[in-house]
Amino acid sequence: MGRRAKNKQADVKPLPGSVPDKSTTSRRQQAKKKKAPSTASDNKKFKAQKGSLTKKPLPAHRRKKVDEVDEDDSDLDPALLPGQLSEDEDEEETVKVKSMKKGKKANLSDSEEVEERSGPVKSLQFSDSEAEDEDLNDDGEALPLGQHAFDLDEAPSDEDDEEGLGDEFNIGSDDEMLDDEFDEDEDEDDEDEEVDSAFASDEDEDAEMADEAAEKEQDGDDDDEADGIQTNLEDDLEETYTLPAVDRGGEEEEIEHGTSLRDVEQRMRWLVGVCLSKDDKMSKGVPGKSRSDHLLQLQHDIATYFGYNTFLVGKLMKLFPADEALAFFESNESPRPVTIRANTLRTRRRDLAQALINRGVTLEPIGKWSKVGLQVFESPVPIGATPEYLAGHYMLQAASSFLPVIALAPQPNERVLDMASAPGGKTTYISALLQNTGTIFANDSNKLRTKSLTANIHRMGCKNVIVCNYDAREFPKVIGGFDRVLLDAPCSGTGVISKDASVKVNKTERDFQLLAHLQKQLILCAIDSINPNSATGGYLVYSTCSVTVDENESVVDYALRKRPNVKLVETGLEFGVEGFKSFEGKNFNPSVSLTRRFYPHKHNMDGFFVAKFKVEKRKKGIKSSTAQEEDQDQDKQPTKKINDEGMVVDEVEEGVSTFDNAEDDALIEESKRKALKKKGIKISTSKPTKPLQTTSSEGKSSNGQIKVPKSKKMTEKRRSKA
Ligand SMILES: C[S@@+](CC[C@H](N)C(=O)[O-])C[C@H]1O[C@@H](n2cnc3c(N)ncnc32)[C@H](O)[C@@H]1O
Repeated sequence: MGRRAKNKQADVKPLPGSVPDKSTTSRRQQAKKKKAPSTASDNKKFKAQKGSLTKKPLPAHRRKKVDEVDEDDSDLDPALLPGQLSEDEDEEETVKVKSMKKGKKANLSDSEEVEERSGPVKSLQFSDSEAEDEDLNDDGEALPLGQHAFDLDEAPSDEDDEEGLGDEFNIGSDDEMLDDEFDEDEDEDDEDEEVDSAFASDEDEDAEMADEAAEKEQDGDDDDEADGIQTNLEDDLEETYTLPAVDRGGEEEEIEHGTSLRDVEQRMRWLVGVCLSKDDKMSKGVPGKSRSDHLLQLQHDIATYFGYNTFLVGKLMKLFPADEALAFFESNESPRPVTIRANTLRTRRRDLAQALINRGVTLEPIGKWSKVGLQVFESPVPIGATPEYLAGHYMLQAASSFLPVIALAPQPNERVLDMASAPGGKTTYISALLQNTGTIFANDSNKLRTKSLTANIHRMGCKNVIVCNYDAREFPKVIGGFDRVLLDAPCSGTGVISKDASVKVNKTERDFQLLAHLQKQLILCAIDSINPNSATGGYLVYSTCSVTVDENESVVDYALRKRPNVKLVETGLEFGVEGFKSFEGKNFNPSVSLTRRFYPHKHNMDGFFVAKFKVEKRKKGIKSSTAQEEDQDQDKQPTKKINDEGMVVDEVEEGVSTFDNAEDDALIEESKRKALKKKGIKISTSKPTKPLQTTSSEGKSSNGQIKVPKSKKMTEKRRSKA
């Protein structure tokens, strides 16, 4: 076996249930035999898969049905035969879908998919090695992540110079340390020769290089490119791993483009193996360095390789073992499947499917867990602009976004509050489940976003929705007594990085603190908006498209502590992993395990969190320990006050920017005066304005003088001139 195969880290070990079922595989294989589509043409056909594909792919994810990757999926739809919708008993769907084009993209082999990608993938040439990884293990498993050819027991200290490194890692000749690991591989050398010449086995490589040199001599061929290849090979052979981020006290490593990024990728995979090893002595790692040193380097390498800030990587890495963390970050590099929801207020899924198929769209049901979802594989037409779309027959909606509504399970004639609802994917789904009965209050604090919400409500034919535009923390003062409330909370979006890569770099610790604070305020308002006496409901669903514990379990646990009249109940969702019962030394209410987490690398859908509460009557006169706790809680809700416009607002927190009402008044007056002046109306300004008289401590300088903001000084000058 070639050196590349020996030395590389095996691909991340497939998670339980992540291996596509045999039927799918065999169909793919059959199809592959029939047709090997060209990359270029497939690229065109695969327009439905939006987003950039610039990094190392997880090819299997892209064609897997959403939710397919996780756990025991035995109860889910078997993948459909081409051209057939699954039998959906409830809807009696029996239509055979004439999916003429189906399978063209779906039948792409993994390596073909890899070829589609550009950027680092190509330059780093991982595609071959990826495919090869899968062949390595006869049991059909990827090699253990810890497996690597470099024995760092004898690795030199960081101070060692390059020569030293070269000596220590001269694995090209008598390399005892490699023997154990690779003896059995020798027979396979032939097979792997063509895999990646840069990583060919020692002997092969030497022989190849010798041949090459001889050829060159003969031909007098000293072309630059060949020289380059030879040099790179040597670099690779002499390469060892150090932990630069650790040695620099956690500072960022400056990475040059090209080979450095490849090095980072190699080290990253090696570090995953080291970090996973149970050996406390870290014998596979860099001598003298601890597990946390290796983890720190891994954090930096992931940040560098995938383009995150190290803070966020650190935060997200804590959620997973090292191999799963890498799988999570990798899955954020490829788009999730395109999914749509049939609007049962206007059509049936099978009719919609047929209509779209007639337009050349390739699709299939999303999975057994949804009766209204379709996964779109290819579409020759923009899926957001078909006549069916414009007629409101479907919503372009991420699979994960179905989940909170399924958990909410609204019943006909109920009153439902959707606290943060724009642009209305979930509102319109609730409306459909209510069959246009009952009433939904669809609220969003962002006025602009309520426009798209309203548009969607109209397009989808929802007649039971009232759109409102409040800060949801004003509920239940605005209106309460709901049978069910959905709080799809504003969040950091760490579950949807594949859609919004800006999250990789624009989130700080402060953002997470502020978001969690808002979410905690919102969840209490949501609970208080529910009618505990509801005959049919009394439920709250809390969801986010984030995977951080701060925004999920911590918020849920907080709500349980603050409101002893609520308890968590089963979400009713068929898949997803349990929420964390404890995290970083903090123990949550054990019932938090009833919440569900969804991950891109496990469920092939956006990262998501869903919790369902049952709200019961408050017991009178009990000052429970929970309430006492509340008094001491750092997360204390800010007290509310009514502002000048009669709106309920928070009392300002210390340290958070404050407003001086008197100053405000002056500015408002000034702008009113300007507005009137524009209309040709002059008003007297002889009356001194309030701010200049302010006694606010903020308005005073250290020597007690009143500080007048520049703009006000100008205003005063103008006034005195007048
Ligand atoms: C995750 S999005 C909601 C998506 C929506 N549920 C859907 O399925 O289409 C969060 C929404 O919360 C809104 N929002 C943020 N802060 C809010 C607040 N204090 N009160 C109400 N809505 C808020 C944002 O404008 C945003 O539209």
